[in-house]
Amino acid sequence: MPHFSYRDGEFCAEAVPLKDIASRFGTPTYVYSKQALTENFAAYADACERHARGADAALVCYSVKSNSNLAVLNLLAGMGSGFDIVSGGELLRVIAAGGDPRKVIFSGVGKSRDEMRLALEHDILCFNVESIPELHRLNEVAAGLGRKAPVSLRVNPNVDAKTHPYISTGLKDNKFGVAYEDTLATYRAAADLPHLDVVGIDCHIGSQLLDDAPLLEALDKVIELVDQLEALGIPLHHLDIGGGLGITYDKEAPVAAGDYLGRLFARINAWRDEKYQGKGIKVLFEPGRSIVGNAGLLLTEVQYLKHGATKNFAVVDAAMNDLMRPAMYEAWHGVKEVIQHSGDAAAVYDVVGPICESGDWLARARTLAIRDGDLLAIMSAGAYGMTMASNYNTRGRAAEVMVDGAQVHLVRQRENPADLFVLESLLP
Ligand SMILES: Cc1ncc(COP(=O)(O)O)c(C=O)c1O
Ligand SMILES: N[C@@H](CCCC[NH3+])C(=O)O
Repeated sequence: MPHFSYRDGEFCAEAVPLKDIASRFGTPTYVYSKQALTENFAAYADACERHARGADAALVCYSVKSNSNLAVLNLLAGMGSGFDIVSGGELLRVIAAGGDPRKVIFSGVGKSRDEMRLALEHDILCFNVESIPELHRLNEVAAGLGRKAPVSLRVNPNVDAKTHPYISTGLKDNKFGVAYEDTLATYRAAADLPHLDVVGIDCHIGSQLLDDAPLLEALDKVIELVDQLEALGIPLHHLDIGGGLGITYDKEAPVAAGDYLGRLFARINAWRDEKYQGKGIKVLFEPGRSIVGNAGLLLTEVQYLKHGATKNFAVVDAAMNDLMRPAMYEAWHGVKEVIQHSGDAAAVYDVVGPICESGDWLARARTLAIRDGDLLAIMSAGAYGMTMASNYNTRGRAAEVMVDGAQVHLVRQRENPADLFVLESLLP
């Protein structure tokens, strides 16, 4: 059964008509499919089980930033997922959702001392360190706690991910990671620090990759470094290849997770056979979008139709504060009519929100047969949708629901505008 599909002219999430969700929970509302999430995670987990050597030889660390709702995290934790976090706040979410901190890896260029302390106290799996000053800070914080911090260096393999420049992270000019040519010296510096335990190597070259060739090229470069480090007496226990697999927003045909992992493990296993007498290395993944992106949509109601001389606008109640991607990256999201009115004349619309910015649009030039008050589904909004939402224009953030077969669960209440200024105060 497709996760989102028309049944008798009504667009549904699993077995639930979206119009029922709108009347029960209002709009705008993010709607997630439990089945889609489960299947997308299983594609990674099953491929790891098929190809990785040994029970502990692979770990999928879901990238929390892509969708951090507690119900999503809890579902994935229940399937054995680890987590890739980029803040102390994300660690607290993982713990609140029942995730295991010992399966958490901490990425990001700007970890604060407090965040490092929190993560050390929870005994996380590894810090993905991105610079020499960060190594020194982590060593100092770990010393203060009388512990050793497990460390990977995020290397920048200088591989072109061939994706949108704002979401490409593996090129020399990006702020991320340690430059490839500085890697060995940085590992030596790490190995000399008494409160660090060098355990792995990490890279992440970008997001929404359709082809796995750049990922496999990055893997080859990482493998070379692992060999050089071994020769220097710095053996590594794990290799983290990051996230990045893309999804279909429009007509893109991304490589399937199972196929990519098959090719990746084939290379890793051949390399370990040739150079290490078959001794394995643990492999970590940090997927986000490919697990949640197409497991969610944003449900919105048409407020007004404005027909103009050159353009028509469908003004809806969702806006750029709910879904930033179009404004930020000119990203394309599909738009579906929730009820199909057969026989109505269609027109071409820009779908826009109520925010006072010309950049506040969700879709452009879409042919839709709609009336005031109709519902629209903005597709592929499960990843980097709610997590990037803001309160601009003092708009409360959307509700979130998770559909499971014929059941709908509210997994985040709609924000009440009065809650948005509760932390503020007047001058005395
Ligand atoms: C370090 C890191 N890991 C994992 C991810 C998740 O990427 P994606 O959603 O493309 O799988 C990101 C975001 O691009 C990231 O910055
Ligand atoms: N927020 C981006 C992805 C950024 C990935 C973070 N490293 C998007 O919506 O496509």
